[in-house]
Amino acid sequence: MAQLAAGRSGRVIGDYAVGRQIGSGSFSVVWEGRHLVDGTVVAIKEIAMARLSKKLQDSLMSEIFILRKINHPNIIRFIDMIEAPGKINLVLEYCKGGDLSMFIQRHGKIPDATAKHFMQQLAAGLQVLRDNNIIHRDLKPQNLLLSTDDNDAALKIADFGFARSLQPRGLAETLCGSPLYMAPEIMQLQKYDAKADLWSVGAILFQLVTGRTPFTGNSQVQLFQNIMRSTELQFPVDCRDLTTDCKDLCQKLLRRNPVERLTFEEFFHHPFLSDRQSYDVPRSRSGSRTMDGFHSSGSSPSGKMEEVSHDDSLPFFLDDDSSEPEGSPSYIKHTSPMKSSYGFSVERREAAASSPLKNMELNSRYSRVSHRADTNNFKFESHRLIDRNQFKPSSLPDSRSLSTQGRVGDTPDSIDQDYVLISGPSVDIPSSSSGSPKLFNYPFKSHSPPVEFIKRNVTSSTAPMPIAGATGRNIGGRFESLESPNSLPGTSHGSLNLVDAFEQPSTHSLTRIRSLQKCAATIAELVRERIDSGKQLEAFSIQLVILAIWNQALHICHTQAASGVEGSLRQDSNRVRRNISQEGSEKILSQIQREFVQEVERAEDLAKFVESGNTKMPDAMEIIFQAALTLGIRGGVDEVVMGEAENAVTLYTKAVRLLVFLVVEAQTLILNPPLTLTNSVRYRIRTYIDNLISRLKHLQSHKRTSGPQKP
Ligand SMILES: Nc1ncnc2c1ncn2[C@@H]1O[C@H](COP(=O)(O)OP(=O)(O)OP(=O)(O)O)[C@@H](O)[C@H]1O
Repeated sequence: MAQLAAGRSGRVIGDYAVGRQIGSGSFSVVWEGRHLVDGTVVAIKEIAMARLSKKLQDSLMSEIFILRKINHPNIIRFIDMIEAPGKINLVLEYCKGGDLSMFIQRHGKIPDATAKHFMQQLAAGLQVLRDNNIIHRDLKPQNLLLSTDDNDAALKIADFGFARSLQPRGLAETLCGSPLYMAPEIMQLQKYDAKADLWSVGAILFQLVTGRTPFTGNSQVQLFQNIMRSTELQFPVDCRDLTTDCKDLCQKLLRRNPVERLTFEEFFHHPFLSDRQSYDVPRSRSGSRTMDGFHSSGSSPSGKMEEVSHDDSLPFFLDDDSSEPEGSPSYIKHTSPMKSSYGFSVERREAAASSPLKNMELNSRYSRVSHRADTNNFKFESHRLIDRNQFKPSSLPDSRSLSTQGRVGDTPDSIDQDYVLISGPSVDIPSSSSGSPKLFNYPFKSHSPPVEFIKRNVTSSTAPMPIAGATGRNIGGRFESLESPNSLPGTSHGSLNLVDAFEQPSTHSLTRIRSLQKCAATIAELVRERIDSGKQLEAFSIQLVILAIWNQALHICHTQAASGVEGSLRQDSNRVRRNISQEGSEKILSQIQREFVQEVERAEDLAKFVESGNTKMPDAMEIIFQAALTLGIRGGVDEVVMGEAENAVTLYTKAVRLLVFLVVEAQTLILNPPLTLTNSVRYRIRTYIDNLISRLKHLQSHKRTSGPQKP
């Protein structure tokens, strides 16, 4: 606290001294703050407006609007909004227990009584939302904050970025939310109503008491299929001791058909939430559920509301770019409650990644450029087990054990340290216009500063800085600069504009779809190579990634078609009509559907090579990463040793595309388990990308200067 009083960073926002970073979301960094006069500790959610599209700004305004008008112990309390140039700071009640996903991670599956306690509070919060005609639409453990880290914690619903006001009897029609907690009617792009939130509640309760999400799948399609195919909600065998009421509530909340699902009233009055069942409430807690002055009673949650103002509706329409489906998968955080500022999950098992990638040694023929990549302590999660029984719930304990391997007892401080990624010190990447290539210009030469060095910079940083890459420039910008039509020989290099300035996928649907198509095409080459060399299992594993990519593309198409709002495919088409002639959204959709079906068929062919039972699957992400490194090396050889500039460009380009796929797209795909990258891993990949782009630029400028001069 002493640190906080002084304001660790020395920064002051409004009347608050800014302390340590608590967390971050896709578009925000959350800081601990302390009131300069009365010492009240708060959370300050700092949002850089420049990073928000118009729609996201609207969503933010909706969040502020909703929070402002509600004052309830189970809804995060809004204290103030402080504007600064280019930024908005939301001052919120501080929840020192973190979020519910952290709690689950720390405590594992929790006893019925504790789950009941949380559910009662969730019910109370939902009652308030209901009274205000608000659907949250993104209920998930990460959005449920806790006042303390114990079983008596007060739970507060937070993050109303996706929430929207319901018109009376209105139906929300847009896709949003986190797939693992997403109601099937939303996945199906059907009209949905507030009951969609109740599905999410069911999924959260199920996870609380079993440690697993109720349904899972290797992709969103599979997840959906698993939900649709299941005849009865299966509880894991080790959860036999769950009370009948608890199981009953899960079953009735997780009914596929929203009509059959419990109503809110039935939920609020379900026996599981009733305090009358003293048998499953531990003595120590019974009768002492006063949280912040609020006595939680499940039977009539709304009765405990302190104050709710009754503005009828939002002053604006929320459209749903904020619910960007492409972003949603990255919100899945089996393994970590923490996320980077850029929408990537930060998997806190960096140190556990004890299996370094193989040193990248060129064979003897190319010993001149032999090089060891700076990939120590870096390995994607290896050897995923593919469970052919798609209906089996995902196992949270597995994820937990991974996350605890190397960093048991991460304190908030240590999380903080690894969590922020700032522009590292300038990395010595040769300028593209510098003289002829030298061996030290080799793309995979490591220029990354040690992670420890980055951390030190983080702690001394006065403000979070965007991930701007090792060079302080962004990937997108550099791709853009390579975009000129006659940029590079022998490649479709003009299409390298894969990411936007913040390492997120493009927000333009069509651009995004094109980028996904290119990723799929490049990865498909790897599949073919694997098949040719008899590595069918590897091919199958990679093929599943391709399916996830196409699924994502379909998802974007469907979402855009469903929302029919600003940013639609048509509009995007208009924007890029010069480049993509007359392509209507229907045509794109049917093209993607065709591709998807073809890829499914390929996957089915390859699936024959998977033996029945649990087969140890090669890790597709690792394979892709390794392939990218190899391509980079081969490109280096071609450029430096063989003098084959055009080949080098082709190889570098593919390598870049694969790396960009990993750092930008892969984490947005619905994979099981989802891919998460630590900041340091991302940093390293970005450094590789920087280096490759530097080489590409060099070759580009070299070609321009040496090529035939146009009159
Ligand atoms: N009031 C708060 N008190 C304590 N911790 C908080 C508070 N608000 C947010 N956090 C922490 O910061 C994290 C990021 O919160 P934020 O609302 O910015 O993003 P998010 O909703 O989790 O992410 P996204 O916007 O990408 O869905 C939360 O998961 C939580 O752990």
